[in-house]
Amino acid sequence: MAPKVLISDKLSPTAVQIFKDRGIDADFQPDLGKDKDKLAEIIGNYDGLAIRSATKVTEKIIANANNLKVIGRAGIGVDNVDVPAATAKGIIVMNTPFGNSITTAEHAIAMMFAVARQLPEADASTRAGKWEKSKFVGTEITAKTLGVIGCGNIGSIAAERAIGVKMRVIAYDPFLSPERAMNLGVEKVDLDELFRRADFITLHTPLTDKTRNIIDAAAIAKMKDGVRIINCARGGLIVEEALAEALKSGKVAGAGIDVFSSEPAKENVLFDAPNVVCTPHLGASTSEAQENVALQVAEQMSDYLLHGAVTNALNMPSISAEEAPKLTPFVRLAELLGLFAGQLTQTGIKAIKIEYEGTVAEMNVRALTSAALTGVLRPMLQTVNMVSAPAMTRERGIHVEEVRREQQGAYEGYVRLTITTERQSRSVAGTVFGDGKPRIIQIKGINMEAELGPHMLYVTNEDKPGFIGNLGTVLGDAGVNIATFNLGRSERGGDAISLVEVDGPIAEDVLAKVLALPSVVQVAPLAF
Ligand SMILES: NC(=O)C1=CN([C@@H]2O[C@H](COP(=O)(O)OP(=O)(O)OC[C@H]3O[C@@H](n4cnc5c(N)ncnc54)[C@H](O)[C@@H]3O)[C@@H](O)[C@H]2O)C=CC1
Ligand SMILES: O=C(O)C(=O)COP(=O)(O)O
Repeated sequence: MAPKVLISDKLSPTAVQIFKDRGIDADFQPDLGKDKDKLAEIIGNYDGLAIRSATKVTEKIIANANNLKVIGRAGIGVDNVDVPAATAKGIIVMNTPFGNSITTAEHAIAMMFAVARQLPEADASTRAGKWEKSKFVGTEITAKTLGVIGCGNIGSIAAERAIGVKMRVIAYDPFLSPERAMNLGVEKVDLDELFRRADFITLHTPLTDKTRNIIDAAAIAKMKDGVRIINCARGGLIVEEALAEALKSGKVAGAGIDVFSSEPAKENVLFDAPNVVCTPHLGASTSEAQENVALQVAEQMSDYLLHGAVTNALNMPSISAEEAPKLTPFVRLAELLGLFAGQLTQTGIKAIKIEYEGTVAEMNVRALTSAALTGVLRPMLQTVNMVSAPAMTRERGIHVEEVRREQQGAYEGYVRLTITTERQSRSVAGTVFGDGKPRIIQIKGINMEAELGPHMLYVTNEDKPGFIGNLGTVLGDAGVNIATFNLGRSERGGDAISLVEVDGPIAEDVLAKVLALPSVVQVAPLAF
């Protein structure tokens, strides 16, 4: 059946067309995002949800999203999505990190000019027949200092544009490298220095616990008298009451505000403050940007729903459309190894080590590790998937180690997964042959070559004569048909392992009889 996607915000119709062209059912309900009860009611019918900022994807929505695989944000900020809840439910959250950045940076620059020359107010006054030429004396931008807080994609473009209109640009961003600052032509400073020196301040950080309220009364007190502040990032970055006070006192000479602490902002303390230019979250609203983000999000979501390719996900490693087909058998292998070890060790896991050797080490091992962890956790958590597995492993305090190595042994490439508990370590290794089928090549250091069928019986025993006959007899008497029989041992008379594929699940009493056989140490049914 074709995957179903709900578009619950005002995306360009381009998105609908792309979904249709790719064979995906697209349900375009541009105002639905505002109706959270309705959204909660119907979200269970969809595999994908495409949104902008109006749809709030809360924990409750996610709890009802039982078929949802991907949330696509046609834009950048995902603060309207409960990403941890989505991750825990195995839903990918992706955005389009560049599609609207130029447009948003242009809005910040437009705001700066609008504030510097009080354009909206001058416009209204002129239309009212007042001709207040002396009231609207502005400030020149040339040679003024612009302080950019958050110099990422949008902040950098805003900085370049500001340099283009002959401003001096200083930037505060803990993750801005000195080389990048130099290439951009901006001076990297700390936050207090930015506050002290900037004539204009423009905000371009995401809203996080660290950036929330970054402009409060104390920050404003450190600023130059007559500073002008532009916010085209997120409302929660500014304490609006503090800014309103500072505008009234004249400490802050003007502000350009596109985003508000609560949206849609039908009322706000800043609406009554002087010298404020407000826009209704228009930063990304140009036809060019909306075409870009709609096209990108629809392509990305389709690639994921149809082919498992992952681009621009915030909670999952990327898998390109090119590598997806090549990676798929190894994703399956990694998950099978995890399932194998996970079924034998359900509690007390302290550490998981995953070794990638040879050709596999060159692949996208982050994706393979996510698959392996999924397998390990699946016997305990039925709904875990590659998106949720790393977070769930971390939550359980399990240490994960990835090792990559060049080819050393006979296999061109293989994966070995080792689970360590308080009592022991257990490892299992496998590879994918030319036929694309995963094979087990080693268990607990004992070589063997086995395919994994849906039902397997795993037996460890001391290597003594008679065991295979006894096992065959017990299974035969119980009417259990053997499909394949794989054997390995550490040395003559040492530890031995049998991995037997059977045609169906084995009853408890039969397992007990196998365990009671002479020299048998462990018996476990495995399902794949
Ligand atoms: N008004 C609108 O319509 C739009 C608003 N936005 C918002 O603009 C903001 C920036 O977007 P991008 O530039 O694409 O993001 P980005 O991720 O490229 O850049 C953000 C920058 O902020 C920096 N940063 C993070 N924590 C910081 C901190 N504590 N102090 C200083 N810097 C910090 C990061 O290092 C990064 O360089 C986001 O909040 C996004 O949601 C984006 C598009 C449209
Ligand atoms: O991309 C972003 O982060 C934005 O804030 C744009 O929001 P919008 O898609 O215009 O509702």
